[in-house]
Amino acid sequence: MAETHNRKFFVGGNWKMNGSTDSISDLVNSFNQGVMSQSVEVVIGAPYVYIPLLASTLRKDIAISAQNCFTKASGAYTGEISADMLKDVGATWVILGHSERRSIFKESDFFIAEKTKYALSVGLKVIFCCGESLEERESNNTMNVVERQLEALIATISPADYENVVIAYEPVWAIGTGKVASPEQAQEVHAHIRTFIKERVSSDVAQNIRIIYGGSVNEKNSNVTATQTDVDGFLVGGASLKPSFFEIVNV
Ligand SMILES: O=C(CO)COP(=O)(O)O
Repeated sequence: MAETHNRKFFVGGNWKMNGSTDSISDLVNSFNQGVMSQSVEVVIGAPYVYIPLLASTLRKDIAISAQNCFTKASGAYTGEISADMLKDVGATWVILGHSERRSIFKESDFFIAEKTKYALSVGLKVIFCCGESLEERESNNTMNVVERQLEALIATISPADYENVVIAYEPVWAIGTGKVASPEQAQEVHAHIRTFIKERVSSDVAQNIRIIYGGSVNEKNSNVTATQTDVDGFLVGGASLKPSFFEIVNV
């Protein structure tokens, strides 16, 4: 694929349910001193309760993301957090459809698509996650699974919405396992996703949307994967909780 594009490299950190006021303050201090290239967009996905701390202390050239949100602005939804509230406290992104939400909390493709639509409608940007389990890969169903997850999104949002969406391909077997997908495995699925978006949405959206890889990314294995044609960045879990996250940011 020799076509030109201007997809800015994107590195997201997903802290998941980790951190404390002390540990996050230390990490923010370290990130705030790090040298960061202007050619990369960096977003940190923090637990809800630490978003205000990040909003008041984290450098302004790193954006703040939540890791989930609900489909309504307010109301009798005990325990839920709305996209409106996230915006109110300083988040500009939200991670939706992470495999841990899909598997542990039984979130359906449809529910995730609805959340995405709502979050976009209030002006949040969305990191939309997809990816297959080991069993699905071993039964040659990787592309079918990813297509099914994306199909729900495509049926729910409009072509103009993709400007504010990043797709994260995160194979479940690579998340938190130390078994990173090979650069070729990542490229194969990313290229497939791009072609699928081209067929189902438009060439323009396909060419401009960023497709990032997540699953056991660290500062040692990110450089080769970063050079793959259809890999536009990373979503980093465990390795985003350390100062060395900046080595991935500057890969
Ligand atoms: O789930 C992930 C990012 O969303 C990846 O997690 P790890 O980088 O810890 O494997």
